[in-house]
Amino acid sequence: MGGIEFLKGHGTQNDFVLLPDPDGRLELTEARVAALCDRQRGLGADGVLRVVRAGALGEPSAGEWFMDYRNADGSIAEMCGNGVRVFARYLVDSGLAAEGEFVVGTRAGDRPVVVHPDRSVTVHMGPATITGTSVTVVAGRPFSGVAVDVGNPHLVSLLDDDVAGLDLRDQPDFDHDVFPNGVNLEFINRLGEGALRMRVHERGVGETRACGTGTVAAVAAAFHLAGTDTGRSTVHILGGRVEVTVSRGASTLSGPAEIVARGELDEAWWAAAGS
Ligand SMILES: N[C@@H](CCC[C@H](N)C(=O)O)C(=O)O
Repeated sequence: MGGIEFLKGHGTQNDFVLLPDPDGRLELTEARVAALCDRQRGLGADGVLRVVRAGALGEPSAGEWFMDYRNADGSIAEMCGNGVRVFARYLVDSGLAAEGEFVVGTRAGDRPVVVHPDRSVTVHMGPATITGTSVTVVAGRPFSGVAVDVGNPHLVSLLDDDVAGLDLRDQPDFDHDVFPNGVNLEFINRLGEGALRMRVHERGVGETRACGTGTVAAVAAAFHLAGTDTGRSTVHILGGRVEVTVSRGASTLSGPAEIVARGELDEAWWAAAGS
């Protein structure tokens, strides 16, 4: 019997295991996702992207394909901006979609994507909605932030001192009444006109080298703090840089997306990982 097909890909070093599963037959438990993403006993990744036909998991979409996204700890999240780019890259590379524009279904709703000839991908990310303010505490130090909904929850803190100095190894604290389902935490510096530097601690993962929804939230928050709601910005993250636009009711994310490997999971490993 053959093993279970997987691919490995990344978008600005936010890395994913892709599981092509058109009919949604795989039993993708929390334990299996966590084992796959484990960098010692599994393949290692920030998350899993299961590639299923729209409707196979009962999720509505006008597109042909649905991204079933899971965080490294096995939890389900509504949306992953870097994941959608890598997902789209896979569909095109595998001949399941044509280069150009098509729609990917996600739990946050349909996301139109454009796969460009230079291999970069633009995602129409929908609205980035400012929902209030809150506080996060990193290593005993409180930071006030702007809460932003990009389909998933974010809290963005603008710092005067360099974000490079933050120690994000431990889970920062946050207000669980404001974010009962957890939150992604972004820390940003302004780098002059039209550019930000960002570090991120992702819900269900820990610090990652990039977070697409986080960069959109960061740009929306930075513009909000500057008294506007429209503009474009380059966001520098540990894994590279992306381009973001925000306007009232809409946003886009553009950046690279790569598939780096294809292989088969061992059936016995998969069976053991489920228990
Ligand atoms: N890395 C992602 C976001 C993944 C989901 C997030 N950890 C959450 O739980 O909301 C991105 O590129 O947007």
